[in-house]
Amino acid sequence: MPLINIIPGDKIPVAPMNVRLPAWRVPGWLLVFWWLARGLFRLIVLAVRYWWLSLPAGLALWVRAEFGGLVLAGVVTTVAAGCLGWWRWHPVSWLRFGWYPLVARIRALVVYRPRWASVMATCGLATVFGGDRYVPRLLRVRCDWWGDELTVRMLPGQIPDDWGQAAERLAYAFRQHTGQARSTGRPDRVVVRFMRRDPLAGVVAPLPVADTPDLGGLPLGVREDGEPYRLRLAGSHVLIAGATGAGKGSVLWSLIRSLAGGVRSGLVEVWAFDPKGGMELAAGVPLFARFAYDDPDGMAGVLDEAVKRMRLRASRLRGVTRQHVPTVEEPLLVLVIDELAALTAYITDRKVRDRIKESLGLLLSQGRAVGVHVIAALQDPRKDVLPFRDLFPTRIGLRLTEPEQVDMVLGDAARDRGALCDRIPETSPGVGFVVLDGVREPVRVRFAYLTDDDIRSLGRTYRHLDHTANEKEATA
Ligand SMILES: Nc1ncnc2c1ncn2[C@@H]1O[C@H](COP(=O)(O)OP(=O)(O)OP(=O)(O)O)[C@@H](O)[C@H]1O
Repeated sequence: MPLINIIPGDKIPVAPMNVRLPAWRVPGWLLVFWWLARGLFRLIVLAVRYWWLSLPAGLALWVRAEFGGLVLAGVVTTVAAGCLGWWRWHPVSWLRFGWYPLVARIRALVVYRPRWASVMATCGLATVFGGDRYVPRLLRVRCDWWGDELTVRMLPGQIPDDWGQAAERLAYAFRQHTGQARSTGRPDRVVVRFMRRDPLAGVVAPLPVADTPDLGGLPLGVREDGEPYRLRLAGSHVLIAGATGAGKGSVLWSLIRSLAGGVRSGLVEVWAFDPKGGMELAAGVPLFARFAYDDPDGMAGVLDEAVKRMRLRASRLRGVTRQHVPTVEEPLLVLVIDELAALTAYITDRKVRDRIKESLGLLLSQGRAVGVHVIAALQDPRKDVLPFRDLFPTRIGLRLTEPEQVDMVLGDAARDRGALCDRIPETSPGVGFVVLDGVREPVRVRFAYLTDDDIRSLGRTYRHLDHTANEKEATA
C-alpha cells in the first residue's frame, strides 16, 4: 500500500451546499390529469405544425356539420376544379407553388420524418454525448420533377464532406436512386439531393454556334440543374478522362463546335492530333489548320512547330501585355489531342516519345498566357501514363473504371464530394463530372452529341481558310 496518494489533475471542489429534494406523493388522478394535459398540448403542437392538413380537415368538418355533406362535396369539387384550371392555365406556376410544395410536405411526413432518426443512426450521422443521443435536424424538404432536396442542420463537428460520403447510403436508406450532398451559404447547413429521375437521361443535341466564341464560357452541354454547362478556356488547358466508350469524342467535338465561329473568322486555329489513326477527328478535317495522325514522328514535328510559334509569340508579347487577345493575325491556337497517352506513353521509339513529352511540357506550362491551349482526351489517368496531369487546370471526369481514378482526375476528395464517375453506367455516354469555379462540389453534366453528319456539316459551314492541305492528306 502506498504511503501517499498523488492524483494528477484538477480537483473538483466540494459543493458549498448539499440540498436534498423532498419526496412528493402524487395521487393517481392527478397523474392521469397531467398525462391528458400533456397529450392535449402535443396534439395542439401537431395541429399547428401540420396546419396544411389540420386546417382543411377542420374546415371540412365544420362545413359538413353546418351545411351537410352535399355542400362539402360541392366545395371539394370547386377546389379540385380550381386546381385543374390553374394547372391548365399556367402549369409552371401550378407545379412550383401548388403541386410540388404539397408533394414535398407529404413526402416529408410519410417518407423522411418517420425514419429520420433511425437512418441518421445507421448511416453514422447521429452522435451520443453525455449519455444522450443527438440527430441532425431535418429543416425542409423540397420536391421537383427530378427528385427531392433536403435541407438539414448538421450537428456540431460535421462538415458537408461527411454528408457527401454518406449520401449514397442515405439514398439507399430512403429507397432513392442516387444522392449527393452540397454545402450552402450557411456553415451549419447542408443540402442533400435525391434523384428519382435522371435529368441527363436524354441525348443533348448540338448547341448553337456563336459567331465569336466566348472563351470565358463555351457552351458544351447541360448541367443536372438544367442550366447550360460553360467551360472557361481562356487561360486554361483541358483534360478529359474517360474509359473506352465514355464519350470523350462528344466532349472534344462539343468544344470544337463551340469554337467553330472563330475558326471561320480566323480568330481560332485548331490543330488536331489523332494518334489512333485519325478515326475520331477525320470527319472534321476542314475545321483544322493542322491535322496529324498515325505517324509519331510527324506528330512530334507538329508539336515542335507549336512550341516554336508559342515562343515567337511570347517574345512579341513580352512587355506589351500579360494576356494574349486573339486576332486574325495572332489567332488562338487550340491543340486538340485524342488519346494523349498514345503520345506520352505508348510510343515505342523512346527518342520521339521524349521529344513529344518535352514539347507538351513546354506548351502546358507556358502556353496559356500567349493563347496556346491544349485540350486532351485520355483513357487512363494514372500518373505513370500522364506525367503532366497537374498542368491541366480544367478537368472533366467521364465514366471511369475505378473509384481511385476519380480523385486523380478531379482532385483530392472529389469522389467524397459526390463525383461518382465510376458509377456512371455504360448506357450514359457523354455524362461526366466537372468542377465549377467557386463551387465546392463537382457538378454532373451531359455533353452535346454530334453525329458524323453533324460533324461533316460543321466542317462544311465553318471551314478553316487554309484547310485544303489537310483534306488532301487525310483522304490520301
Ligand atoms: N454525349 C453523348 N450523348 C449520347 N451518346 C453518346 C455521347 N457521346 C458518345 N455517345 C455514344 O457513345 C459511343 C462512344 O463514344 P465515343 O467514341 O465518343 O467514346 P470514347 O470515350 O471516345 O471511346 P474511345 O476511347 O474508345 O474512343 C458513341 O458512338 C455514341 O454512340
